[in-house]
Amino acid sequence: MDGQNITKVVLLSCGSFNPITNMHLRMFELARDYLEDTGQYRVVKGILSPVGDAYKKKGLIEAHHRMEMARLSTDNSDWITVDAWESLQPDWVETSKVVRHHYDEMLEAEQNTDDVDTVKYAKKRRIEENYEGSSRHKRRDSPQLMLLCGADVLESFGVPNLWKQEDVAEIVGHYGLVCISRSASDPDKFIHQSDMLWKYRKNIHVVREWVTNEISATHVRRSLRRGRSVRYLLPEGVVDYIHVHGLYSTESEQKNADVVLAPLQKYTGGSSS
Ligand SMILES: Nc1ncnc2c1ncn2[C@@H]1O[C@H](COP(=O)(O)OP(=O)(O)OP(=O)(O)O)[C@@H](O)[C@H]1O
Ligand SMILES: O=C(O)c1ccc[n+]([C@@H]2O[C@H](COP(=O)([O-])O)[C@@H](O)[C@H]2O)c1
Repeated sequence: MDGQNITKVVLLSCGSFNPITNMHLRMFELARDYLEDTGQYRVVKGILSPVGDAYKKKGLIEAHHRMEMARLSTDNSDWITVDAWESLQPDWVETSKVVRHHYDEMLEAEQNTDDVDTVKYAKKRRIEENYEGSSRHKRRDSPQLMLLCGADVLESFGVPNLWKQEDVAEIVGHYGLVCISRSASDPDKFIHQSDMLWKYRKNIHVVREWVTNEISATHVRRSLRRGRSVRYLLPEGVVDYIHVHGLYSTESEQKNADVVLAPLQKYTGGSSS
């Protein structure tokens, strides 16, 4: 295919990364292979964005430790980076806002040789754009930002009161989603059953992980609490970091046990359960 028709892509992965596992990194590789195999995309960057402490998920340890482990994991990568912005916010930030933040950063980086007014105009245009149509990413040479997630996150779009439907519409309608299959999930069926996801199905790339595995941060934390080895499930440096700092105990797993998850607080109006 003519190189000029290839769209550059930046992949953004948002999550707890509590702790980061080899699977979190593998997701980037799977997504890149899949997108580039289509002949339509060239993946130029991957961004890992650990959620802030205000997310209040049970067992979520301090953001600075999760950030450091993510950094250790990506030190040797020439395309995957870790971004601290989301982790440093005092309040929990909706994922649509995180995506917007990185989209704006990306535009600024792309246009850093242009004058400030051009950047302001680009931001204004994004806000004014109606993502219902095919108007997204108008500048032919500017990269497209896509959210990278596992099938559990895609399916969580359907959990009552968890995501605002307009946020989901913005993410899949305006930006795009790459979803990695996870055992016990059926992303294609889920998309088929959702009118909104079906509407934007061309922007949702479902990537099949044939080497099915059950690596999850929950399993890793459980093994650590029980003194079991987690070597080869996590990047090497992360295993050492966890041991040196004595992370993941029975006590840390009780953090936020009595607190409502931040996205649900908008419906309960408070942080107590
Ligand atoms: N084994 C896996 N297969 C596919 N996607 C995964 C896998 N593990 C994590 N992900 C995805 O990685 C992103 C970040 O996930 P997160 O930090 O919540 O990890 P997790 O293993 O799901 O954590 P936890 O077990 O604590 O819920 C999410 O989009 C999640 O769907
Ligand atoms: O934006 C939302 O409404 C929203 C609702 C629920 C979860 N999220 C995000 O989805 C990610 C889920 O991570 P986790 O570890 O709970 O699987 C995390 O980055 C959250 O901030 C986002």
